[in-house]
Amino acid sequence: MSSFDVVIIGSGPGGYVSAIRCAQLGFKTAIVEKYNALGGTCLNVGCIPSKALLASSHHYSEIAHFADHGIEVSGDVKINLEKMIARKQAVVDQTVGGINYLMDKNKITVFNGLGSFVDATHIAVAKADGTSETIEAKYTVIATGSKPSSLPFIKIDKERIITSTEALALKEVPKHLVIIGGGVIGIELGQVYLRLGAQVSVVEFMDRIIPGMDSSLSKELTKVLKKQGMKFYVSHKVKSVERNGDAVVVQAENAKGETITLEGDYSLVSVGRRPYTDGLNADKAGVKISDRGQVEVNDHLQTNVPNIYAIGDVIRGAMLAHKAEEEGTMVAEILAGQKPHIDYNLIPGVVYTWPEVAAVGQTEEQLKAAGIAYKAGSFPFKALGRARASADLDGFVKILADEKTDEVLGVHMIGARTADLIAEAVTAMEFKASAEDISRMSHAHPTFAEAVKEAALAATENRAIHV
Ligand SMILES: NC(=O)c1ccc[n+]([C@@H]2O[C@H](COP(=O)([O-])OP(=O)(O)OC[C@H]3O[C@@H](n4cnc5c(N)ncnc54)[C@H](O)[C@@H]3O)[C@@H](O)[C@H]2O)c1
Repeated sequence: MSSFDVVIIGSGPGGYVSAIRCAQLGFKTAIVEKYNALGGTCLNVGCIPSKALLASSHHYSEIAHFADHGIEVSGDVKINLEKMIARKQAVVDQTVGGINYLMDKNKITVFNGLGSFVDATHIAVAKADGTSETIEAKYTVIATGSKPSSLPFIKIDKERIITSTEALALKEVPKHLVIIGGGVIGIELGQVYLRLGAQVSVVEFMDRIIPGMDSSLSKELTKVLKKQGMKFYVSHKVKSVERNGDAVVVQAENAKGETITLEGDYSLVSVGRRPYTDGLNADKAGVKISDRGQVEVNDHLQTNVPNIYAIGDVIRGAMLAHKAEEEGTMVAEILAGQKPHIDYNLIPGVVYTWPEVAAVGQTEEQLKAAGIAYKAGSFPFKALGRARASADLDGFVKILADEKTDEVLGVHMIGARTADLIAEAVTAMEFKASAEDISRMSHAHPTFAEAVKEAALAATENRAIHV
């Protein structure tokens, strides 16, 4: 029987990063992956393919603005969806290939097959050819991720009533895509198909889309997407989703108890994801799973069984690849006797629409609820020379700082390239910067990053320069 210091179950961004860090620290490491391809949801059916389609559809939507730039296109510009999806797959395959290379380079043994606990130190790997192999693990890291969840009355047929996985490989552009859930997935994939020509309707239970983010971001994103033609039904609870031939009929109820009916040809169910532990046999190792299906861990990411740890979507907290990566690294370093730490308040959140939406730290709603006195400074991109030159005028940067100490407590931005700009805010907050600190740092001109400096100036003494 092969025996390892650390066995990681699941090869998503949490699992593979943890494996590499374990190997770097000198552990004999193995990774078990149920699918043939490494990389988990993020690389195969999540972050990477959705960004590939967002990029392709963004290029297509930009053509409408070519004339403004003095670019004349003669003849029809058409979409070849099959080719677009094939390019997306090529991006995925190349990225997954990169993980195979990293496993080899770090001498990590890869087992392809479903991993399930035999007991607290043994894992059986059931392979596709029907054989099974049991391996021994001094420590195990559960990194089995999550799967799309649904509503009890919806039957996902994967043809017309679909999840994000199917939405990444459609054979045609929907005529009318009805999206259930205006969270990150619904809005990102909604924009892809909106740009490609679909009518897109979003039904959201809460009173605004991306409800977990600062409400100013929801408001601005709603405004921009409405301008692009997306339709919103907020404060609507979906009651039924039925397939009728090639049509899908969605019924939802508003706060007054009135029912609306939307008929589309596809419906995307994006109401969240659930932790995935099917087939893991966690009970055989004695690992506790909560009522919500999460593997329970302490502050050191350790389960109730001392030699078994868990990270990423399968435990509490945001279901984000970069959060899982931090946890993967943290577990490896804990096992090596180090004392790593994660500040969960500083895990940024990003929506990869265009304009992009990005945030870190506390929202205004959270600060108000906690009774923390704060000041806010905002700066609109339309006042920036660079944004004007690029014709990317939507959005703003908002900085929230402590009323007394000026420490930055939250940064919320929507606009071009904010997915990358948020890194400056994370760095500043990690070093406990004040708004004035940011406002006194030189930001290259002309860049989108100047909006961060200007928002910091606005938060400091309401002394933004360009508004
Ligand atoms: N860019 C990114 O970082 C990114 C991209 C995709 C997915 N993800 C992650 O994947 C996970 C799943 O994404 P998601 O968009 O499915 O979940 P989500 O939690 O972001 O959004 C789900 C939405 O569905 C709504 N909803 C729930 N029940 C409803 C009902 N009956 N009727 C109408 N609306 C209803 C919720 O209010 C919520 O707004 C999230 O944790 C997300 O963070 C992240």
